[in-house]
Amino acid sequence: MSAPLLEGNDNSSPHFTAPPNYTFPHHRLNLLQRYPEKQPIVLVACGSFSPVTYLHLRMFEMALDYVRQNTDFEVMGGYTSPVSDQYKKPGLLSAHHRVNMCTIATEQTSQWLMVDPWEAFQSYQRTAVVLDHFDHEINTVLGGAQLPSSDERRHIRVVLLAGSDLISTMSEPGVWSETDLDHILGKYGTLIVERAGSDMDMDTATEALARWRHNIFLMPQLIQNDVSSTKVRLFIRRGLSVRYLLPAPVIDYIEEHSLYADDASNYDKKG
Ligand SMILES: Nc1ncnc2c1ncn2[C@@H]1O[C@H](COP(=O)(O)OP(=O)(O)OP(=O)(O)O)[C@@H](O)[C@H]1O
Ligand SMILES: NC(=O)c1ccc[n+]([C@@H]2O[C@H](COP(=O)(O)O)[C@@H](O)[C@H]2O)c1
Repeated sequence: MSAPLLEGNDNSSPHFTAPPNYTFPHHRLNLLQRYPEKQPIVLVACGSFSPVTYLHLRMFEMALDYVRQNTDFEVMGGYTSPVSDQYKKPGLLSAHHRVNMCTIATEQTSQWLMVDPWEAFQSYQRTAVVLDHFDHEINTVLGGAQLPSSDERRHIRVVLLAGSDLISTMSEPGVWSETDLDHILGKYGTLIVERAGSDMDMDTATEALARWRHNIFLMPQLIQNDVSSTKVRLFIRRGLSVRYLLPAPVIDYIEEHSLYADDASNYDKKG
């Protein structure tokens, strides 16, 4: 589906709003570089995560492999950043549940992924602002990466991790401002996972964004997976099993809170 039209293109503000009692999660962020000859990066996936699926988690593992084999980057950490409730996309469950599900998924199935609730628990924040927030927390507040056997600190580049459907929306008029695109693709860059069944092939999608080509990294899916949150929600509503499409503890959470099951009195409790 097309992303809702959004307004605003002022990404120059150094001031960030924050939810009450917010602290930036960094318990799994590696600030010590292993390969000083490489550029340290942090992967940030923005999206609804309603609910988070194995594909969302796989995107990070695909990115790790791609980065190791094809780039001079070193991945220092990875974050999901669930969008605010104000995004008002169909099927968007409350931020509280989406953040909880992402937290369960990352804490229980991964050693390195984290969830940043910053954008979820406040007014809608454009992706350019979200990436600025990460850049601020990681480089200004935490001081960036440290080189081995040295006090020297180095800037960690924030990189947007996304599916090819998201990059397709970047060439749709009115969805992203030119200023934001220049900020996201010019300053940060993006790793794009091919999305099975996506309307546009990746070459076409990136043609319109050619001036930032050097900062757009296309990753083919070597094992095709087209699980989507929409399909998971549909299955739950129809009382079909979603087991093995998303982590079991997330399914348990969905069942416990009767999520997505508004018209599914026949929802199979075993999943
Ligand atoms: N099957 C998939 N292949 C590649 N990328 C995906 C896939 N599913 C989700 N993504 C990517 O994951 C990120 C988070 O997406 P989001 O949570 O909005 O997921 P979604 O599954 O597309 O949601 P929905 O089905 O509710 O539209 C986006 O960058 C999206 O492109
Ligand atoms: N202008 C923007 O910053 C802009 C536009 C469209 C989508 N997005 C982001 O992309 C992510 C995924 O959106 P969709 O689920 O609508 O594809 C969300 O985090 C959303 O905030 C940002």
